[in-house]
Amino acid sequence: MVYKIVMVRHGESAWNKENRFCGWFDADLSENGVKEAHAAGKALKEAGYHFDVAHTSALTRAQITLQTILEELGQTDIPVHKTWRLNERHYGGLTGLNKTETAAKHGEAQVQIWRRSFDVPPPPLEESSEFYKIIMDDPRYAVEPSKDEFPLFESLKLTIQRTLPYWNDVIVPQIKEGKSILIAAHGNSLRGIVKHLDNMSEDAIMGLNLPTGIPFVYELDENLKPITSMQFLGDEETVRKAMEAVANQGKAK
Ligand SMILES: O=C(OP(=O)(O)O)[C@H](O)COP(=O)(O)O
Repeated sequence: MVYKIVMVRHGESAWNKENRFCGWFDADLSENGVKEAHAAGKALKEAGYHFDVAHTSALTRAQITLQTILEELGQTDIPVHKTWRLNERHYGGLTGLNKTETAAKHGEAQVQIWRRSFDVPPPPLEESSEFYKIIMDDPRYAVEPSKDEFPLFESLKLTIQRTLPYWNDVIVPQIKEGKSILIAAHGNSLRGIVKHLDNMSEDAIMGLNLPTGIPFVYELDENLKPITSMQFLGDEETVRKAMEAVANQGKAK
């Protein structure tokens, strides 16, 4: 038995475009991001994909990307599950800051640690931040996460700790039922799932930068070990350049 699962990072957001750390801030898709979402849907349609169920985060940029893809596929009627556990990593006190300006101020090496280290978290989101109330009092989190679980910052390690229970308890049983699944989420929540599936080392995951709006496919064996990993639905050169552009977002100029 070979299982297939498709994942996609949302299309470019307004804050991706402005090169700002976004995390749990609910940025919209940019105009280009909407185009990317349509292109992702078209690519999946051309490749003959049909989905039984979809999962996305609590954040608009991932939800709109998913909706747009499903519209292109003519599949807006499938069940869509939204969960904070697929949210982007919480960027804490870096939320809203421009990455280039932050690199100029703190150095590229520090920004690389904040962006890509496995277990060094960003500084916490302070109560004095203009984003504190916007995020903490957002009605989409009225039921969950609980007060104890609500993060003020997250490393990749902490992100994986709250994403994997959803993968294991909700998504894995659906995969095993033979359901065809699409996940629309975020750069770092998806890096967490990829690290888990490919059993990547902490060093190896540091080098992975996921492009916006390009779906990728995993084929898994009956033990959910990858037979093929991260097959992008896009030509190799385009994907390589898009990944490089994400990596370069942390440069000082
Ligand atoms: O919110 C973010 O990710 P997202 O655009 O995938 O939701 C981050 O700002 C991504 O930044 P990073 O690539 O520096 O980790």
